[in-house]
Amino acid sequence: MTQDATQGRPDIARRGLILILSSPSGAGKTTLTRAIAQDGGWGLDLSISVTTRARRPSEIDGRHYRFIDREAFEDLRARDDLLEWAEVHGNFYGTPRRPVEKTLGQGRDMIFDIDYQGTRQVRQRLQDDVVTVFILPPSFSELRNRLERRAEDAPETIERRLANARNEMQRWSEYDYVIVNDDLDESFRALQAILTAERLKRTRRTGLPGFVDGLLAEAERG
Ligand SMILES: Nc1nc2c(ncn2[C@@H]2O[C@H](COP(=O)(O)OP(=O)(O)O)[C@@H](O)[C@H]2O)c(=O)[nH]1
Ligand SMILES: Nc1ncnc2c1ncn2[C@@H]1O[C@H](COP(=O)(O)OP(=O)(O)O)[C@@H](O)[C@H]1O
Repeated sequence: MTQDATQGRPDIARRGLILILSSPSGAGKTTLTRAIAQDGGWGLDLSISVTTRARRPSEIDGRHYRFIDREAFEDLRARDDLLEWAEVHGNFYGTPRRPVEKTLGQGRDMIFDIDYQGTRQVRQRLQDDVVTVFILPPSFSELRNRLERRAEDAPETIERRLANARNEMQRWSEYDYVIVNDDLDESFRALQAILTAERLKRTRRTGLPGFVDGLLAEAERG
């Protein structure tokens, strides 16, 4: 059970949750995911995916992804070591199962940056413990600008991602929340608000009945 840190009240336990961010390439999900995971005050563990994609110049193996070859990916899949997996933009991506089980077992929360196919699989398995957020760009031209400004991918890779964006953007309605990522600070505040509200949900707060019993007992004593 997680201690409830959202209200400054340390004594009401609740179930851990998984916060999933998805978006078309370039809309800003990695930026937002890392911003909230790196802010230790939010107590979110970041899931590090495995991928067969080539490492980008700015990426560090084991920190952004674990970069593996196709054979190693197939091995993980065969051993059922992946909570979910999908093929995206011609590469394979998956979420290692064990870190997720460990984090949730400790009653902590976790954040995933995965696509809509993976989101469906996680939701099917973990249901009400999953909160999903879709990130949209303010315009398609800005999406292209961001991918070009990021300057980490070859022109043909950018074109492929923009072509796939049309399909991905249509998945918005499968998500609990949608953030149009225009101003980054505003989007970050929206994400924080979502997490705060979700942590306060009555149904997650398994310590509430006991807490209210205590209040009633105190009231009884006068
Ligand atoms: N299903 C699934 N999708 C993932 C996973 N890790 C990353 N992705 C998605 O794969 C897509 C491509 O990610 P990436 O290669 O980092 O490119 P980017 O979206 O341009 O930053 C994005 O939609 C990610 O959310 C994973 O473990 N599982
Ligand atoms: N609100 C924003 N305004 C301007 N640039 C942004 C914003 N959010 C993200 N970016 C930039 O856009 C690029 C793509 O963001 P990134 O987080 O890598 O997207 P994704 O993970 O969805 O592919 C990065 O260079 C990032 O710094």
